[in-house]
Formats: sequence, C-alpha cells, structure tokens
Amino acid sequence: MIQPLVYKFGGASIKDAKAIQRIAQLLKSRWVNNLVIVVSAAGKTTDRLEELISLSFENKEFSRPLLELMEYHLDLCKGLFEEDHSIYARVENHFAQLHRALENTAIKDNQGFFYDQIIGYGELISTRIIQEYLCLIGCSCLWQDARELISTDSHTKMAKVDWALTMQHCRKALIPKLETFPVVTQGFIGKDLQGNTTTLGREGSDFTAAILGVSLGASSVTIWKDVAGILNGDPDLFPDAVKFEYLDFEEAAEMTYYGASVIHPKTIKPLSKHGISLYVQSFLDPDKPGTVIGSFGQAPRIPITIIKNNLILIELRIRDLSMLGGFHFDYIYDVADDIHAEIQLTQAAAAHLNIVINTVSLTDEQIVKAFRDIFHVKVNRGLKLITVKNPTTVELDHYRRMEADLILEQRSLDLVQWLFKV
Ligand SMILES: Nc1ncnc2c1ncn2[C@@H]1O[C@H](COP(=O)(O)OP(=O)(O)O)[C@@H](O)[C@H]1O
Ligand SMILES: N[C@@H](CC(=O)OP(=O)(O)O)C(=O)O
Repeated sequence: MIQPLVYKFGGASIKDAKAIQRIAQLLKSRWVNNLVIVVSAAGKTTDRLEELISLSFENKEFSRPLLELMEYHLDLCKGLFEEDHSIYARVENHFAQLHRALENTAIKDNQGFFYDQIIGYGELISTRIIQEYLCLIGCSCLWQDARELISTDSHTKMAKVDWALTMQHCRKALIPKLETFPVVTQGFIGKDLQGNTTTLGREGSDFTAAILGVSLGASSVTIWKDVAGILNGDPDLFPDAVKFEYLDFEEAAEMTYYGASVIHPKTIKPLSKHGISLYVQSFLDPDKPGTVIGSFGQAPRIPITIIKNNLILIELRIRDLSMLGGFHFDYIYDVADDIHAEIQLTQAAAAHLNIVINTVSLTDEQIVKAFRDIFHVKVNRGLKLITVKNPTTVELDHYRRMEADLILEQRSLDLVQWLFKV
C-alpha cells in the first residue's frame, strides 16, 4: 500500500459550519484513500468542557452551560445537514452520555480520572460531524475511535504513549481500512490497559497526528493552522513576524520547548526520529506553501522571539550548605519528573539553584514538599519568560528597557532569556 498521509485540523478550523465547509473543500481537492484525518474539538469546546467539569466537582448546576454547548453543536450541524439527518440524534445521544458522566459521583473522587472520562467528548462529537459531512459531499470515509489505536499508561491528564502497542493497533486496525477509505479520528485521546479513556495533555492533537504518522510510517504529517506557517514570533504579538519556509527539526523542537504555542511540544521529536517531514500550512490559504520541518541542518540566523506566560520560579537553597553538584541536578530533575513539572530554565550559583517550571496546577505547598528534603524552597508565581534566539541589538535594547520588572536573565551566544514579573 502507498504510505499514508496524516492531516490534523484544530479547533479553530472547525469552529462553525462555514469553517467545516472550508476544510471539507480543502480535503475534497486532496482526497486519497490513504488519508488519516485527525480532528480536535470544535472551537473552544474543550475549554467549555473544563468549565463543566469544575461545576460538577463543586456540585454546582451545570445543565444550562451543557445545554448551550449542545446548542452550539446542533447549530453547527444545521449549517451542514438537512433537518432529518441522523447526525442530530447522534449529537444529542453524546450529550445525554456526557450529562450522565458529569453526574457520576462514583468516579468524581478521582479528579484526574473523572476529567479524562469527560474532556474527550468534544473530539468524539466533532469527528462524527466531520465524517458524516465528508460522506454527504461525496468523500466517503470511515469514523475511527482513536482509543482503539492509541495505547497509553493510566497517568491522568497527560498519559504516556505505549509506542509498541500503538504501532500494533495502527497496523492491525487502521492500515486495512486505508486500503479502501480515508479515516477520520480524534486527536487528544487514548486508552489505557484497563480500557479507560486517557488524554495526552491540553492541545495534544498535534501530538496525536505525530503518533499516528510514526505508527503508520506516513510519508508526511500536515498540521493545518490559522497562520501561514511557523513564524519567527507569534503574529498576534508580532505583526511583522516572518514565515520560515524550511525549519530544521532541532530548531522547531527548541521553539516549542521555549513556548512557541503553534505546535504541541511533543510533536517534533517522534517525527524527527523517524525522518517524517512535518508541514505546517494555513487552512485559510491551503494552496500557499507553509513551513516544512525536516532535516535541513542549520537554519538562517534570524531572531526568533517566544513568550511564555504563567510560569513559576522556584528558588532552591541547599539546606546543609554543601556546594551544588551533579547530585543536586539529578535530584531536581527526578523530583520535577515525579510532580510532572516541565523545567523551562535553570540557573545555578554556588549553593542555590533557580528553576522555572510551567505546571501551574501544583500548589505552593506541593512544590515546597517535593523539594524540601534537600532545599529551602521559595515559590514565585505568574511570571513571563521571554526567549530570543539569535538576538540582535534591536531585541536586546527593547527588552532591557523593561528592566524594572526583570527577575532573572540568562544569556549564551545565541540565546537570551528574561524572566519578568507581570
Ligand atoms: N511562532 C509562531 N508561528 C506561528 N503561530 C504562532 C507562533 N507562536 C504562537 N502562534 C500562535 O499559534 C496559533 C495556532 O495554534 P493553535 O491556536 O494552537 O492551533 P490549533 O488549535 O488549530 O491547533 C496561531 O493563531 C498563532 O497565534
Ligand atoms: N481539544 C483539545 C486538544 C487539542 O489539541 O486542541 P487544538 O488542536 O484545537 O489545540 C484541547 O483544546 O486541548
């Protein structure tokens, strides 16, 4: 069989009926059997589901916002299907299940588990709508439950992928289907060995596309976004940002690590390992080339600015006055791993160490407890990290003017990072 192709569409690309019609035309003009279409929840559905989950935890009334979310999906369908189409009953049925799940007090005690059983409904519903609509316009395709493909551990809210099992499932369950029909499946969700739904972390659908791309030995993965490609800064913040035509895997991975939110940070590594090119293209202008991420070697040295908010600075001072050594670094990375915190920056001095992490769901108490055996711990919240790769005097002068709020600066030859109080 010809190598599969993976396309991924995020929430913005399917936020209303017009947007769905646009991506359906994009797909129709590129229609081939061996296409895997990974889709996220429509618009801001996942945010709405998080709000419903919080209401349910607090034993507050959630019927009204749930109804509004259902109305949003039914309205979306009205712009695409005739009144008597079976999709309406299907969507209503999903919402009835969702209502029951939100009421299920038996699983509410385990908050992470409860979250995972509910948050993926957005994807389950959106993929039904997209698959039915594609069939309606003559693009016959199959709906595939991603949980039958992506196998994970049971870690809630950010499960780890079991690559060997996932590859097995993809070969067995997906490849035979792709011989005859393209497949529409969900981003973001998987299943653990007990058969429970798991999730890959917020905005994890890009990662799903990479997992399926690797597991199927795809020829390429294309992520369709509302931007022209990867730019050297977020266009919402830097209107003059320029697009990269080519970007090396390493450079792209670094950008996502420092916080460029255009691609989920876990997406690049597996694709790079298997030499599968990643295309980032605009669903608003699909015929225009976007950015190709691959093995190109050194990228042009233009400044790249990445801004990341809501970070936590943890100041660690060694308790027994010994000097900082390899043991301390091993220790903090192990602890960070245990508490599922990602370290964004470290700065070391003789007997103390500053680390910046991005896990805001941890309380100060949890953070202090995690490190206190070895360190005195101080936690500072709500910080902004600005990272500039290949800085010129323009960026250096600009950010130096914000000195009053500067908490920490770190510089190397081709990278400057500033941590600011917001
Ligand atoms: N370096 C960058 N290049 C392009 N877009 C960026 C960059 N950094 C941040 N963005 C933002 O990423 C957004 C697209 O990502 P996202 O909204 O997560 O897409 P989706 O939900 O469709 O997966 C753009 O609208 C843009 O504002
Ligand atoms: N719907 C999920 C997963 C995702 O990746 O969405 P998007 O592709 O729209 O960022 C979320 O919002 O977290």
